[in-house]
Amino acid sequence: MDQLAPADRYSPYRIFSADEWAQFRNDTPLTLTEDEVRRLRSLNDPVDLEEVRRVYLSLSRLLSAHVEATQLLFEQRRIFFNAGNAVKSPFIIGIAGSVAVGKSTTARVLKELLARWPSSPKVDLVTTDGFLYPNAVLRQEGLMDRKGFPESYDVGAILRFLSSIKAGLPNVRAPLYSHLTYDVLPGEYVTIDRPDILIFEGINVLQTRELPKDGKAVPFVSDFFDFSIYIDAPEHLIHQWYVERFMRLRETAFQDPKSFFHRYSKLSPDAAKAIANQLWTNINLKNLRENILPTRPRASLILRKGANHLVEEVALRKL
Ligand SMILES: Nc1ncnc2c1ncn2[C@@H]1O[C@H](COP(=O)(O)OP(=O)(O)O)[C@@H](O)[C@H]1O
Ligand SMILES: CC(C)(COP(=O)(O)O)[C@@H](O)C(=O)NCCC(=O)O
Repeated sequence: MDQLAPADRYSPYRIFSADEWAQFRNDTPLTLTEDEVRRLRSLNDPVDLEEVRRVYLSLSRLLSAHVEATQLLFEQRRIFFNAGNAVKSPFIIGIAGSVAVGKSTTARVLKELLARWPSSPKVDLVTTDGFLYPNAVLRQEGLMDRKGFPESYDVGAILRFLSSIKAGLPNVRAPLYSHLTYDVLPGEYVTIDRPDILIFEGINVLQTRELPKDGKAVPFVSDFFDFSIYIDAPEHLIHQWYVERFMRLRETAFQDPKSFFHRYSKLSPDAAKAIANQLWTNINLKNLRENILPTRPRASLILRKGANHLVEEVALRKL
């Protein structure tokens, strides 16, 4: 697996070891408890209070500086345009990375930490899985084995959602997904009402696509981001985490007869492991190589994880 960008003066990134990075937290207080971290982390993600202290305090401090600078710029523009009471626009953070790399945990920990900064008391989190086409549509289009690939998302709906958020509109709805039924939840939404920060998390959020030949201007999803984070790890580790999580889900969530994967809870451990390896290799690894990893150099910041899911390196795009 390749390394992050080389730490030479031509690299667009400054690269820090996790210990160097930890120093930048300064005197940021640790406001989460071990219990809260346990509640926020996903299945099979061992993130603990020490990891929050080492990695996420500095990150929340940096992000809060970006939020404050953007708010200041917004105010200066308001004065520049003599705009009276201009509608405030939320600061949007995109979080990208492979299936099973730990995006959800990072997103939830950051949501809690950022909400403790005075400049951003209201932080909301939306995941892109709600924008997947329903299974009925994916089946019809022969895309059930392409779930998570670019063509399995309603990108138009994502762009409409993000442009409404950026316009500062109240009560913007985002659709919801259930991992239990492995499908979008018909008619169920989360309502986002003018947060200070929106975290938008999903495997494909940094994706680009071919420019249209007909001159029609369509933005990329990432055009709406003020900051973006790519969670990275060597391929063989993500594979291992995916299979470990699948084996734990087999003993928990898959036991529920309503679970789409319920049949796998009845298989022998070896047979279940073979299924997990197939899902990884045929869907998620392909998607990682073809569509997710190529977006890594677009991120403002890369968190590179190693063994035990711990962040080992942080790469920050130079200004
Ligand atoms: N089949 C499943 N059943 C229940 N929960 C799942 C299933 N697959 C993934 N999850 C949960 O969904 C969330 C998102 O998982 P994923 O898309 O792999 O991203 P990541 O691991 O990077 O957060 C995680 O909290 C994970 O534990
Ligand atoms: C739902 C997902 C595509 C992730 O979606 P995201 O929230 O990143 O948009 C992924 O968790 C998934 O279900 N992949 C399909 C293959 C599998 O079952 O692992």
